[in-house]
Amino acid sequence: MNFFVTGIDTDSGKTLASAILCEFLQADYWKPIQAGLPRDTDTVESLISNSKTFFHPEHYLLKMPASPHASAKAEGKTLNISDVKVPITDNHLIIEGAGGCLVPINDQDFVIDLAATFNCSVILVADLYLGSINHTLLTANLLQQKKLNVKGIVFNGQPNPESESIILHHTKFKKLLHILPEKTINQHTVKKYVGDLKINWAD
Ligand SMILES: Nc1ncnc2c1ncn2[C@@H]1O[C@H](COP(=O)(O)OP(=O)(O)OP(=O)(O)O)[C@@H](O)[C@H]1O
Ligand SMILES: C[C@H](N)[C@H](N)CCCCCC(=O)O
Ligand SMILES: [Mg+2]
Repeated sequence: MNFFVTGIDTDSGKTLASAILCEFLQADYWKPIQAGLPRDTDTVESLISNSKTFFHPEHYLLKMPASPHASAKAEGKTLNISDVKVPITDNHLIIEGAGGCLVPINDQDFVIDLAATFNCSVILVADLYLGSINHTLLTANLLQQKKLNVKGIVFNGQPNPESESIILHHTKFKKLLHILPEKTINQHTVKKYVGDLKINWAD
């Protein structure tokens, strides 16, 4: 099964959540469009400890840490969504987006279009800053409008029960995990969350 990890914004915790998902499912990992270094693929590789996960190379690897459409322009390229082919694997595949859902790939397409193209179930990562209720509900509306199947939501950051409960009330998303603010992020941190994810994962 293919899962598309999106977030309510850039830096929401998608890469960390992806590492936890890969470790839990022993899934393969793929970041089709990387804009800026370090590569999220290297980060996930450093955070997991199972030996089954395979790391598929990015289709587009762009240097500038910016919106992919702009990073591409800076390198004199135009990204073409129909050129991006999902890797062939028998394993589960965790696909990580770039930034939030409506981050442009070019003048027509957005990051979230990859989720439908690759027939994915979506996992939404929502960090809990002031303003995140609005960003999360806007993202949820978009996912619903696009008729994407949503596996569930991962909260990240300082717990905020009022934010979480109103988000769950309106979206009806399943809460898969809450990642707390961590002083250090390493393989041990990732393993710690696998148990929590296991409890909530089953349908
Ligand atoms: N719960 C947490 N505790 C401590 N640090 C965190 C936590 N979640 C994320 N971070 C840190 O915040 C930064 C952004 O997180 P991350 O790279 O996972 O975001 P992202 O959504 O993948 O961003 P991008 O859009 O660039 O792919 C990283 O340095 C990460 O280690
Ligand atoms: C550079 C960053 N870490 C991501 N790779 C790309 C984020 C693009 C965000 C664009 C935007 O929403 O304004
Ligand atoms: Mg990332």
